[in-house]
Amino acid sequence: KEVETQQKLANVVVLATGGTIAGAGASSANSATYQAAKVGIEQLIAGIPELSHLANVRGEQVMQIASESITNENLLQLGRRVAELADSKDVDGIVITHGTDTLEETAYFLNLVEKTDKPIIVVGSMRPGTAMSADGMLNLYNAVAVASSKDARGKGVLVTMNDEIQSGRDVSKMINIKTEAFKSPWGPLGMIVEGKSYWFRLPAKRHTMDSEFDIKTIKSLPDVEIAYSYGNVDGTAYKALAQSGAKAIIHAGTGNGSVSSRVVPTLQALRKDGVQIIRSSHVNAGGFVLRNAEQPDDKYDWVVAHDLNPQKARILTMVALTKTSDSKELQRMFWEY
Ligand SMILES: NC(=O)CC[C@H](N)C(=O)O
Repeated sequence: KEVETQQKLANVVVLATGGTIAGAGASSANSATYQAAKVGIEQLIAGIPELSHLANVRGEQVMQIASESITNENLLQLGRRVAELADSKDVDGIVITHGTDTLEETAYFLNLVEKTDKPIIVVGSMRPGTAMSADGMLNLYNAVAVASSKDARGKGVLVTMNDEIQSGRDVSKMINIKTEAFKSPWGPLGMIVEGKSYWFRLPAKRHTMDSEFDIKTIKSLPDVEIAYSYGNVDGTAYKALAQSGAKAIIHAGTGNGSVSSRVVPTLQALRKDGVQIIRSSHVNAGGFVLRNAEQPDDKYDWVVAHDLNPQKARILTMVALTKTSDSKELQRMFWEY
């Protein structure tokens, strides 16, 4: 009988990359002061015996780092491993444990480049496992629950934090000192209660199976950088980034991706030199940049990032530039993904 149930359970692989979900502090009162990326994946899985009721779970330590240190090479390495596992008949779902600082970037990257309808869930925690009311255990339990459910197929890369199922495209870390840290301006897709998923909406943008990008054909990612805007800003950072080889610069703009009159001539000149200019917004709860509002994008041949925040705009631009250097194509991709 036990063998029978074993066979009926989905096979889920947990790829561990580090972060607070693998963190450890000196005392249980340390919810914010601790070291990330300390605990191995075997120990994390062993700490949640209830996982074995959800799925046949095995772990792989892909890296052990804090996510602010993730490089493009790390992204490609992780993406390639996810693709290999997704191709395997023995794998039904994939979970990635990740630091929360750049979790939204990795989730969006995988959402663009993984050609599979198998569930891919990226998960982290806001408190280390050693802290009182640590959130990692339930977040990981929920991630495995979603990864092993048939309902989660074809919905793109998902993020399970704070009982919610979020779209990896939309979600962003909005606050760094609460367990209710991850939000999307457009709301969660669903909820998980006691290991069961309840769905309310679906992602509308192209992803995974429906994406024109494929990790298997991406050899490297181009240099795309971000420059932050504010009152009294000038063109120094933009020029320096271009000089150091940036193929595109994400303008992390104010409001509707607005550009200071002191910076406009710099961006016009950089575009003439071949650097792509992407106007995004660093507005806190979710920017939304409209084409030819605030700036004449058609005239300057600039691209707008739609609702993608600067760090997500950087991910799409890198992936897009592996296919095209045409600004019209770039703009199409920003509307579609
Ligand atoms: N809550 C976290 O995971 C943050 C820890 C660390 N800065 C990281 O992103 O990996």
